[in-house]
Amino acid sequence: MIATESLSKRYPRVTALDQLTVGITPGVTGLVGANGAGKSTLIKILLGLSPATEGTASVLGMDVSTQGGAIRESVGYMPEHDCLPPDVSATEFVVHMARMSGLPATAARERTADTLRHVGLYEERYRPMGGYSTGMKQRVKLAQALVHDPRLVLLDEPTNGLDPVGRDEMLGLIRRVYTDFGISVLVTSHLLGELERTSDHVVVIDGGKLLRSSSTADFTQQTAVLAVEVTDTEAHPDGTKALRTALDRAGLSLRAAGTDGTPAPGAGHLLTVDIADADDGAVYDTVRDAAAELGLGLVRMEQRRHQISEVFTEGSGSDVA
Ligand SMILES: Nc1ncnc2c1ncn2[C@@H]1O[C@H](COP(=O)(O)OP(=O)(O)OP(=O)(O)O)[C@@H](O)[C@H]1O
Repeated sequence: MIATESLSKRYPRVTALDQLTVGITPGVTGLVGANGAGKSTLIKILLGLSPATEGTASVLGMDVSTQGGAIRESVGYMPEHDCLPPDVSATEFVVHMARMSGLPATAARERTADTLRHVGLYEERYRPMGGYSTGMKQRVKLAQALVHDPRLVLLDEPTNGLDPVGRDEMLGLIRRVYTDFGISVLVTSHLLGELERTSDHVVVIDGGKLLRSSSTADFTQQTAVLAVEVTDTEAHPDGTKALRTALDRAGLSLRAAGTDGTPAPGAGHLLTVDIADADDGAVYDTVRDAAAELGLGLVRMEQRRHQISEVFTEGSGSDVA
């Protein structure tokens, strides 16, 4: 779908992309990186909107430096920032975008109705978009990227500004873009945990460089940790410490508090247990049994959603593709 070779983009004071070589296959691919990592820059180059300083890139077999127009005909793009005119309705806007992509008037209206239905906009689609919630605006932005039935869509931070429910809904929609329509997706986010669930493949960039590119299954396995929180009791005034000792003795691999991106408040009460390379079920059972034996209440036991920072701190870039 996409191939880049030693792709660099230098601005006078910053190198946004640095010798990036990566290949992206059909399916849903997550492009993860902290703010400023170069995600939007890469998307603009792939669309042929911004020239690379060095290196080459192709999208659907077309060269980004010479075939930008043809690429934009077969690719949908959802920009990161708010770009919707406030005084037109979603229907008017998406029909307009479909016409811009070359669809005849009737087809544009039909495809608009279908696409807006797919993203879950119903009666509201006739109202001016200025009154829409962030979630509704993101849906319209997704719809306009899909309306001309592209083979590939590039989605720049589609969950930005959404609450947890909105985020889940958007991620579900994105997944279905591929499973229902067979349209491949490249989706960016600064949250690794978010893309792990949605993507078949994850590409991580940092400072414009490729840090890692692997299938989501490999990724989750190597980064999986279980967060555990227990109560204190009279017998064990520091329940966390008691459990830590017990789990150590049971041979589980524990991480030191505070080194894993755990949010500061209450971090001292959180234990993180590595479940990589282990039978997950066995780790859950061991934690449960140890807490029960000590008579501690188990407040929380959940597989942690990973923040991008963990990939950096763990130095797991050794297997960069
Ligand atoms: N037109 C420009 N002129 C100068 N510097 C730029 C320009 N566009 C981007 N940059 C810089 O290039 C780097 C990468 O920016 P980019 O927008 O690609 O990052 P990003 O990963 O998409 O982050 P974000 O999600 O915050 O947009 C940043 O340091 C940014 O300041």
